[in-house]
Amino acid sequence: MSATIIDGKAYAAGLRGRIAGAVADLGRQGIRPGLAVVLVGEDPASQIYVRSKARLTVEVGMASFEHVLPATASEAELLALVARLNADPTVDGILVQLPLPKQIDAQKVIEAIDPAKDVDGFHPVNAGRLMTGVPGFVSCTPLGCLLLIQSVRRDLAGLDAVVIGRSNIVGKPMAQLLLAQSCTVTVAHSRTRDLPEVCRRADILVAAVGRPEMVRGGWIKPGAVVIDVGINRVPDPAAGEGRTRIVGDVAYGEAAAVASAITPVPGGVGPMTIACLLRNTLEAACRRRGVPMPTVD
Ligand SMILES: Nc1nc(=O)c2c([nH]1)NC[C@@H]1CN(c3ccc(C(=O)N[C@@H](CCC(=O)O)C(=O)O)cc3)C=[N+]21
Repeated sequence: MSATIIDGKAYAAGLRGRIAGAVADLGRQGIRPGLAVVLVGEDPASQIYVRSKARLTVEVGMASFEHVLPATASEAELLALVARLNADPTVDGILVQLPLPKQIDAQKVIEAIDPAKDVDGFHPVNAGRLMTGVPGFVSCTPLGCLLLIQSVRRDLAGLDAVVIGRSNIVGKPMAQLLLAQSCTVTVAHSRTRDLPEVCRRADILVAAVGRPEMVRGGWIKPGAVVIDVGINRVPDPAAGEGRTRIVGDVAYGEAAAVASAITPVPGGVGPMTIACLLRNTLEAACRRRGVPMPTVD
């Protein structure tokens, strides 16, 4: 079998196009959704993400507000900025780029964001809403993964899903989303016994561990849908001394020979994360103004 490649880049472009249409409609009612992104410090990878978020935010017609604080900023300074953004009526969504410098307690900052503007879905109120089946904001990466899974398998009821990784940002919300789709969900992690055997039961396998090409072809159930959340930079001697390339958590070639569908890295889950951030910002703008959320998924 040779797997269908799930083109996250194309799906994300389509989703952003539908969001842009919805934003244009809101514009005719005098509404312009706004997203504020806060970056603390100068981590080059974070700068790249923040810049591409800002570019795509403007591209769909939303207002983009960028706030950069020095790496030495105090927790109090960041909390003061979050309080200002909470109170700013032109700001519908707030994203504080993680990770944060050591002197800042990230959990405290997350909990300071108004849950109505928490388009990352990281606030405990939104995590709790997801767990209890109440509408709220869902973390962008798992939401993007679910849309990609549903692009190849509409009905997930009764399927065995295995999520590798138990982070609050990806693994745990991913498990909740799959459970809400009536999958039988296993959350595996670094202490799981016989991970390959657990994975071989999965009709849906989501890898979010951050270990380059850890999931091998022999771990995949024939016909499974494989979603690779990992973005790992590894040396690429073939491209020359000191060069790097990006690989996922899944040994792509091996897995593609066994799976029915698989996401590539790059071009899979990554672009969906940003598209879902814009989707959540649109939803935040609609909710805050009492306007119905248009269908964009
Ligand atoms: N509060 C917060 N929210 C986040 O959502 C958040 C964050 N902090 N901190 C950093 C991570 C990382 N992240 C990515 C988004 C898009 C791509 C993406 O579009 N990647 C492309 C390009 C990959 C490349 O070439 O570097 C791809 O996979 O095809 C990747 C990673 C969001 N994050």
